[in-house]
Amino acid sequence: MTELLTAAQMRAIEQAAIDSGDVTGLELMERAGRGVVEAIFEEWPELAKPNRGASPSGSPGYLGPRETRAARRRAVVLCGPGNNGGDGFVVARRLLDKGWDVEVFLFGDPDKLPPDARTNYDVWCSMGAVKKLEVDAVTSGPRPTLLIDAMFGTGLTRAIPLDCALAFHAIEKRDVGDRHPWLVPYHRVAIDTPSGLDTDSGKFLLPEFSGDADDEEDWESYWEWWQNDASMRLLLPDLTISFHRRRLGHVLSDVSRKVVVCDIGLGKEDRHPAHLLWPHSNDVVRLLDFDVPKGRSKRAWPGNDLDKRRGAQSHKYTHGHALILSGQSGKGGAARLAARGALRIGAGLVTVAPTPGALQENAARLDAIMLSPVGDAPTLETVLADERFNALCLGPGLGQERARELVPVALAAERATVLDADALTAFADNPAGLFDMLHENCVLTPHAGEFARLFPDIAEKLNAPATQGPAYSKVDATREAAARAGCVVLFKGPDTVIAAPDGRCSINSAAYERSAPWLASAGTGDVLAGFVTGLLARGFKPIQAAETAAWMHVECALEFGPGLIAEDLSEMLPNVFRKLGV
Ligand SMILES: NC(=O)C1=CN([C@@H]2O[C@H](COP(=O)(O)OP(=O)(O)OC[C@H]3O[C@@H](n4cnc5c(N)ncnc54)[C@H](O)[C@@H]3O)[C@@H](O)[C@H]2O)[C@@H](O)CC1
Ligand SMILES: Nc1ncnc2c1ncn2[C@@H]1O[C@H](COP(=O)(O)OP(=O)(O)O)[C@@H](O)[C@H]1O
Ligand SMILES: [K+]
Repeated sequence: MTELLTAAQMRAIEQAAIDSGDVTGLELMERAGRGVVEAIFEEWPELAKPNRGASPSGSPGYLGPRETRAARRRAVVLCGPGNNGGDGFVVARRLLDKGWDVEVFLFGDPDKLPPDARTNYDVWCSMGAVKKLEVDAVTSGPRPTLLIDAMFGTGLTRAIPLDCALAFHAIEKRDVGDRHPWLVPYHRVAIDTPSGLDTDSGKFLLPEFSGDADDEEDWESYWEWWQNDASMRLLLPDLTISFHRRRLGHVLSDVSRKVVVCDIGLGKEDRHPAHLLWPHSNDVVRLLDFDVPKGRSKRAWPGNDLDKRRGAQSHKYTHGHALILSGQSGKGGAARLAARGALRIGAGLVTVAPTPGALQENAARLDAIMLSPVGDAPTLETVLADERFNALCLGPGLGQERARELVPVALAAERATVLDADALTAFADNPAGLFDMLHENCVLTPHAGEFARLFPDIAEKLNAPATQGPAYSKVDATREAAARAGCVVLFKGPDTVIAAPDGRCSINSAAYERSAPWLASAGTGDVLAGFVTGLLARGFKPIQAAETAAWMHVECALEFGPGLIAEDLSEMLPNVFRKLGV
């Protein structure tokens, strides 16, 4: 797992390195600029070849006039008023040194640049021109090979100024209208972060609404202008090149096609005094990015624990018995999906508990999974007298009325318990009543809709337009929800956030190289609830069960690929286990 950083943590790490005397800010900026150019050439090796000129006579090794536009490498670097702009000047210089044509635009007053950025500005000025960032200037001339966004990085705390937004918009319009896109390779690169994005939350920072709040038309035109038109807010990059470690915002948004991190020699930050800023390991947000182990070198990859079931003396009851509550006849699919997930992920036994009327239907569909009818709360109490049921799952296909009846009994039994779907929605009118019953061995697995039903005030904060950084993020929201509920909350989505009441938090990202949009398909959440339940049955702690299940869920989706339906997920587990060496 990798630690993700906030902007403040990153600044503290840099400052600590500078204060220690090991490195200067200027040297860090040079390393950053060098790293950006290296990362660009690594991503597009063809750009590393030297620029060739045109030969009207068509001599070998030169280009014919018609090819010139395609092969002459030209970069446009947009520099902002801070150190991100400073990185831009370094990149411009290094590309020029490699024979590129480079055009540099600056937003802001050169006299107000911070010292290191100013130094690199001065060096660049001895080599080339700096133009003022204006709409007409920035879009004049042909589309470049590389457009480098060095406008704002971790220092952005409010929405980008209108002039920048207009320039971004004009570039977007120019690019969309380009008549020869096939002739010219064109890549957009963001340094550190796409400018306009808050690096702590992954949200766009929008300008504050300055109109009349009661005038609906006024509000709507503001909203349409900023919210609906992404090109008014940032230049969507093909590649974002960041430094040292990924930031939260890189994972909580996927506006860039790819994010790479380049090492600028800051070493391990836990050796820096800056680490004192977040002394509790629970302050850190981790990215669930376990490697499929080659040398099994990464600590805490899930296989370490998935391996545990291998004990030669073990039998099915040592792997736990999961009970999946189900609903009425005709509504059993979701619980069966969860049950199969629980069994495949390694629970020793799994029992589905439908209404008595739904017994036959389920019997016709289940083999390895057992059945035990539960008509009402007293029956559930009797069933749970069997202490071997050590993990419960309520929600998928349960029905809200039945959920309101059975959830209190299930929670009173104090087993490890997953609440999903109907078991969450059933308490929309009285979330506090649910929170009073929850215990520390519970895991709630809401999607955004269910989350808003249980935590309406938190969802409102999360969904409000962000005008200032650091903006309230999905990480903040999930942590607050877990603290309020007193148990683990797994907030689903392409960026699934998992938090415990003590602040421990991780993100399971299904973006970039782990992108699996085909997971957005009916029933996949039920399978996830089953995975968590199965791992709880195996004795995983709630946070560990939630993290491992979320990670395995995406691995299964990637293993299958497009075309996946919920039924396929659990069937991929054997392949994923095999790859993990379990
Ligand atoms: N500090 C260091 O040692 C290093 C910093 N690096 C770069 O420096 C960046 C951070 O630099 P900074 O902290 O200077 O911040 P940025 O360059 O991200 O931008 C902040 C600047 O823009 C201004 N600003 C912020 N929001 C604005 C808005 N809405 N409208 C107008 N102006 C606004 C701020 O007053 C400040 O001058 C990183 O993202 C990274 O690219 C790298 O060079 C690595 C080393
Ligand atoms: N675009 C996406 N990329 C990756 N995973 C996604 C995406 N959208 C949804 N998911 C995942 O798919 C699952 C959907 O669960 P849920 O919304 O409860 O659906 P259902 O109730 O139909 O099972 C969750 O695990 C969620 O994290
Ligand atoms: K940037």
